[in-house]
This record gives sequence, structure tokens and C-alpha cells, in this order.
Amino acid sequence: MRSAHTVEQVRAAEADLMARLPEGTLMQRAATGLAVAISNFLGSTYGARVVLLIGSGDNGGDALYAGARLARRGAQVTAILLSDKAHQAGAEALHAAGGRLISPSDVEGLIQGADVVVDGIVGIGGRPGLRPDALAVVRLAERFGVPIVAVDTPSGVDVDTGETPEPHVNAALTVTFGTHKICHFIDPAATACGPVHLIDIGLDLPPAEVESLQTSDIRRLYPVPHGESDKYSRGVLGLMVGSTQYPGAAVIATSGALGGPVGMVRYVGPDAVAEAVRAAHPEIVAGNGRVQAWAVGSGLGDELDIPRIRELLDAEEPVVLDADGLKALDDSGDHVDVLATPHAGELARLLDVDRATVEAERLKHARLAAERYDVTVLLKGSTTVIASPDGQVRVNTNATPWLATAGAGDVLAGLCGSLLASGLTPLDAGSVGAYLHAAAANLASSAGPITAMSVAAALPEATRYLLGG
Ligand SMILES: NC(=O)C1=CN([C@@H]2O[C@H](COP(=O)(O)OP(=O)(O)OC[C@H]3O[C@@H](n4cnc5c(N)ncnc54)[C@H](O)[C@@H]3O)[C@@H](O)[C@H]2O)[C@@H](O)CC1
Ligand SMILES: [K+]
Repeated sequence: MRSAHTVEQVRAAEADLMARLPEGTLMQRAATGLAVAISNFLGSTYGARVVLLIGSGDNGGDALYAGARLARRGAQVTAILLSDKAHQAGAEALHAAGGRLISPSDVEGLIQGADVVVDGIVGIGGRPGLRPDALAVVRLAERFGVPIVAVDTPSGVDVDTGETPEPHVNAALTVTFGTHKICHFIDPAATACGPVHLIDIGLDLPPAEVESLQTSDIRRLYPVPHGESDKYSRGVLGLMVGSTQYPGAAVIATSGALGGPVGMVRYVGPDAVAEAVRAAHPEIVAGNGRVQAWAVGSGLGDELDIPRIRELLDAEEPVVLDADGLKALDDSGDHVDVLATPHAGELARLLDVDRATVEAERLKHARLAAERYDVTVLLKGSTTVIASPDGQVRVNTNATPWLATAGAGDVLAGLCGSLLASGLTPLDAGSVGAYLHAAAANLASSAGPITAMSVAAALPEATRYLLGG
């Protein structure tokens, strides 16, 4: 599991460790890792032209010490001082190593000729936005296509929320220390980070508020059948999806469900749709019967039956509630067994705000809806946020933009239903489902277009690969 801690948690852990170590040890650990990461990014350090953007705090200190290391290995390092004060010992170290320190005037030629710009403007002490001098230099780097390596966080983003209300750095690589910060996982800031490289500086951290699954977590959580398993004990999923208006949703969601761990799928819906589902998937059983979980809502269109869905929500079995089905959600009941899977527009309707607000503040709104409706909310998007009513959050960051295609949500609903039916909690089902869905999309896509059905078809192979088969 990758963890993202809040600034407050990081500061407390740093203070604790610093009290036990000689002064400056942590910054040296950070700067050493940063210098190695920049070297690797550059490929060759000797003769490389490195420009450091230096703010007033320790983030600039990290950049200055890393710059000194690079200068000693033959790089031409220039630090642009963007504040009246800069980390003094760091500035002295850079000077002693042969680096230059300059003011931000007349730097166009310097930036144009740089191989890399290192963003040491602000880190976890930063507020959103960039001051005019910093913004001007960052814009120059963008104009000349010079890659920016961000120290700890891309300056200007909101570190604890992943929001980007003001101008900020867009990094080609972010090198962070001790633990991930929330902005590394949650869009739009996560996109501004580029790939994130974590350097261990020995912090002892409390449990994280925000986590992101890795392959080892999929192996730990996936319900792999064993010798005693039969189709019932593996779980039976009931699907109430699709309509005569949208029969394709039923076929696609069924593909997603059958690509998951469930032992059997029952389809409940109009006869004509059941026929279409059976034609595509002869394995399914049509009609009501005992199930361990439901997936409800995708493509119901005008045939949405709110009282029937509310009956399912009130029953014992856990439910994935998708698309049109979300209209049945009310904020009065106890829905802890429900995994709601809205996109930003649907979540906006649930919270009576506009879609752009949800997209700009994804973590906040996923948490708000989880709390208000007492459900686990899986907010779909480039980074998918899964928030449970008890405050735990998981984020999926491995999706390909090609996954933004019609029917992909139906696959996810079926897959998450399959995971719920085989016994996972809504938080685990949502986070494992989002991970596998993205992994299958990556496999099917190989950087090209995909269809929802090709994503569903790639689920077994992606799962086999992740489980180590
Ligand atoms: N505390 C520690 O032990 C360690 C800290 N490290 C580094 O220290 C950083 C935190 O350092 P600081 O607490 O000094 O804070 P920063 O360097 O992030 O910010 C410095 C100051 O900049 C000002 N500021 C805030 N927003 C701004 C903005 N938008 N534009 C311009 N100036 C702004 C504030 O006065 C703030 O205190 C971390 O991100 C990390 O890079 C690392 O060296 C690892 C160890
Ligand atoms: K930074």
C-alpha cells in the first residue's frame, strides 16, 4: 500500500526524528536522494545545465544542497533566488561547489539553454499559487520546453487536497521525501506531479488518511478460489442493469462481472435484454434467485424503478449503485454496504453543486457524499477516489486516458459487484475493482484506442498477471 500523509502528520514525524538526529541530517538525506534522482533524470550529469528555482524555506534548501552535489559532479548549476532570503547553509554549499546564485532578472537565455529546471520554490510549507517572479520563470521553462523536476511537491498546488485553484508548476518528475503527500495521488494536482519518486528519509509515520493500492495489495485482497470452492461459495452476483432502451449496458456490465471472481451471475431485467445478455454470455442465469450482492443502475434509462432499488438498498446484501440507479439514493438510511460509483456529473447532482466544482475538489466532494449518504463513494475519473463513510480513502492512479470510453463504467460496476459478491468490503471492492479495471485497460490499450468490451475481455489476463500467474 502506498500512503499519503497530511502536512501536519509529516511535520510531526519530522520533528520527532529531527530531535534524535544531528542537525541537518534529514535535509542531507533528502538532498542526496534528490541529486541522484536528477542525475538519473538527466542521464549524464557532467556538463549538464541545471537551473534551480529557490524559495525562502527548506524546500529551497533541499534544492541548493542537491545542486551543490551536482556541481561537484561537473554540472553547471545556477540558482535563481526568488525570495529575499534563501536557506543560508545551502546557498553557501552551492557557492563553494562552484555554482552561481543570481536574481530573477534577465534569465530568459539561461532558462532557454537549461537541460532541467529544479523547482525548490515551496514544498509542504507552500500555499496555492506562485508569486509573479516565480510564475514568470516557470512560464519561461514551459515556453522553451525545459522539463521541471519538482522538489517534494510541484509549487503552487494545494498539498493536502490535490486542488489547483491557482497557477502552479507542472513537473516532469516529482521527488518526494519520507511519504507521499495527498497532492501526489489526487487530481488535478497528481497530473501536475508527473511520475513521483519517493525517497526514504527514515520517518516513523502514523496510519495514513489516503492510500493507494499496489500489486501486492491486489494479491492480498483478491478472492482466489480454493479446493473447497464451488460456484455458490465463490459468490453469486445479481445484475439489475440495462433496459430495452440501453440493452448494451447489460451485456457490458455482465462482461465486467464475469471477468471478476464471482462464481455465478444472475441477470434480472426485461426478457428481450436477458436474451441479448444470454446470447453474449451463455453462462448467465436469467431471473431472480439468491445472490450475495447486487450491481444495479447502469443503463436503466426510463425503466428506472426507484422503489425496487430502494428495497435492494434496504436489504441485507451489499449493492453497487451506478449511473441512473444513483437517483434512488437518499440520505436518510444506513447504507454502509453500498458502493456508489458516480462520475463527477452524477456526484455533483447528489451534492447539488456543479460538475466543475467536483472536478476541482475531488477528495472533498467524495468524502462529503460518503458522509452525507452513508455509502462508500467511488468517484470515477483520471484518478479514481474511493471514500468510505468512516473516513478512509483509497485512490487509483494507474488508469489510462483511453479508458474514457462509452461503457467503461458499466464494466467497472459489474466488476465491483463481482468483488462485493465474493466477500470484499465496499472499500476493498471499489479499490481492487478500480485497479483491475485500469490494469485491464492498460493491457487492452497498449497506448491505443479501446472499447469497453475489450477492457472486460482483458480482465482475466490482467488479473492472472497481477496474481503472479
Ligand atoms: N522539515 C524537515 O525535516 C525536512 C524538510 N524538507 C523540506 O522542507 C520543505 C518544507 O520546508 P519549509 O517548512 O521551510 O517550507 P517551504 O520551503 O515549503 O516554504 C517556505 C515558505 O514559503 C512561504 N510561502 C508559502 N507559500 C508560498 C508561495 N505560494 N509562494 C512563495 N512563498 C510561499 C511561506 O512563508 C513558507 O513558510 C519540505 O517540502 C521538504 O522539501 C526536507 O529537507 C526533508 C526534511
Ligand atoms: K517544490
